[in-house]
Amino acid sequence: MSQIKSQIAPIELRNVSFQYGTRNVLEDISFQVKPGAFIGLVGPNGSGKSTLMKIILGLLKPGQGEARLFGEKVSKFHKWDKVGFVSQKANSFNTGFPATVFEVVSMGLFGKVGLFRFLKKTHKEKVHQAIKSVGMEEYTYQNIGQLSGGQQQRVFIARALVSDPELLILDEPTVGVDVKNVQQFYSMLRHFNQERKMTLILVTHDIGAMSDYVTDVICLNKTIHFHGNSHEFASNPDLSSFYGHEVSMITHNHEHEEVHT
Ligand SMILES: Nc1ncnc2c1ncn2[C@@H]1O[C@H](COP(=O)(O)OP(=O)(O)OP(=O)(O)O)[C@@H](O)[C@H]1O
Repeated sequence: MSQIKSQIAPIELRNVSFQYGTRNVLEDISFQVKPGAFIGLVGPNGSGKSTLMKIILGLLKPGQGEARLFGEKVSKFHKWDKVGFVSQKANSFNTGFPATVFEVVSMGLFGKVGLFRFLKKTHKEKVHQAIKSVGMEEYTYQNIGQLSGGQQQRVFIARALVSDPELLILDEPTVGVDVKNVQQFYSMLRHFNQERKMTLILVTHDIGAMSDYVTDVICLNKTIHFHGNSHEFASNPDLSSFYGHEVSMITHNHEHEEVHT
């Protein structure tokens, strides 16, 4: 069931700070993600986006504060089938990787490729449905390593969708996907959000291309600089010009310089 069941925030952060060694990477981050929201979380390179996602997923423990998923502290949370995750490094299969699209997506149910042989009919149907929902049915029995980066990324979305999560977290999922496919990709995510009532959080360092698709924007650069709806974001010229381009930080002689690419 992918209907919104309650008004409990799928994600809540309370005064979260994080350090790698003595270096502060996140400072006093607090926000709630409402059920049914489609959040674009944006920030330049090194602004702490991936670190924040790792805290939300319980892979890193915050130095201060706490993260909650569906009202539970992440450290106590166990209903992981409610949460799908696609990372920026997902499309790293080489051409020799010996698994079909069907097998990779079935990993979303059992975590292991080999188990696909024992899938029940209902499980197989779920796998086919997930593959269809990302428009990859004609590649079902193709080897994943032979697909393009964009196609592989769709397969990883299908793997994250197969357990019918209520919350889908995507960390820069369009790295390596060409511009035309990026637009299709965002439309597909909007469809999941609007039709399946799934809550989405999409991490990117370029909000420009996706600001039409999201309901809310969070701007992160160690602290939260903005959290509001996408219209407020777009109508704030300072924010949208800083966060609306791909911004990378290049260090020259200990000075930081912004580079818009
Ligand atoms: N394992 C680590 N050990 C030490 N420092 C780290 C580690 N991982 C990340 N950092 C540093 O923490 C800061 C935040 O990194 P993070 O990966 O969270 O940023 P990001 O916003 O996701 O960046 P990008 O857009 O480049 O992926 C960066 O300065 C990075 O160099």
